[in-house]
Amino acid sequence: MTRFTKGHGTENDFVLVPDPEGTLELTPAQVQRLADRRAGIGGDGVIRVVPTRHATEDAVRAQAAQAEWFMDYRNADGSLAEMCGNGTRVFASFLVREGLVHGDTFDIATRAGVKHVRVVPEGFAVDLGPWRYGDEPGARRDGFDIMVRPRHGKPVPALSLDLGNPHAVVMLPDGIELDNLDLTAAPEVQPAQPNGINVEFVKTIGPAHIAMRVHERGVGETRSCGTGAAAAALATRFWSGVEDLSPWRVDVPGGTLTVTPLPGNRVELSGPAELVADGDVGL
Ligand SMILES: N[C@@H](CCC[C@H](N)C(=O)O)C(=O)O
Repeated sequence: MTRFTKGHGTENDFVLVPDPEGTLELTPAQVQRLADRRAGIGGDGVIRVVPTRHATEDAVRAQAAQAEWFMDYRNADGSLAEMCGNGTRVFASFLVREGLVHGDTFDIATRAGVKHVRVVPEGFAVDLGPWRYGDEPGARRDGFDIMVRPRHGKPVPALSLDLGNPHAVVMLPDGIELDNLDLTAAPEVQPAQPNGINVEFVKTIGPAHIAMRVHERGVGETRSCGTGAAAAALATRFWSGVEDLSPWRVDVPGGTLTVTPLPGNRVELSGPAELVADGDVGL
């Protein structure tokens, strides 16, 4: 049997599996079983909690001097992802509870580089690090560089951003409401993205305040996506023409996140993290 902890951040939920010796080879089939909501524990993703020095990827092991623990993130379909914003907070909460980190600030290793975490009153704030527009330089002259067609919908222009993982953000036109979108299948994206992409649909609520739904690569619709919330806020800020450092409020079906642009093209995500159950599971 293998120990697990179930947790979530704004209802983006994960199965955490501690692997202090770095001996657990999680296969895609095992990840799918753990993430299965009927036959397994259930989650949008699975996170192996492993000392960074035991990571198999060289680029991750190179982070060991700065970050003792590696968030080895897998999507529910078993695929690897570079980053998970909500996952970093849940991972941080687990490290704190288990006494694996000390103090109010610490670093964690991810496939998208070291992320700096702060304990804050609402949970955790994570510097997601450098982000960039996902297009060729100059291609987003009109604010869009990619087309997205939701199931049963018309194609709409979107802006792609890289938050360590890939995102396409759509501002829904007047007359189309978030509640009316069918996200039971992946939206069609043009040009096609060979590695897949997370797609966020956004409505403006007020100044620096948006609501969003997301279809995640490797999962389907989720109730929140932290890197997606950051991408959505940064895209909306770009379209607004005022690229200052004010914090953005992002409402998702599972709660509310705060996204704060930082100097030097960095961005911070803050919000809650809950650990809800512990147990043993056969893999
Ligand atoms: N839910 C996450 C993102 C998880 C990875 C994503 N599905 C991908 O494949 O890039 C978040 O909170 O950022």
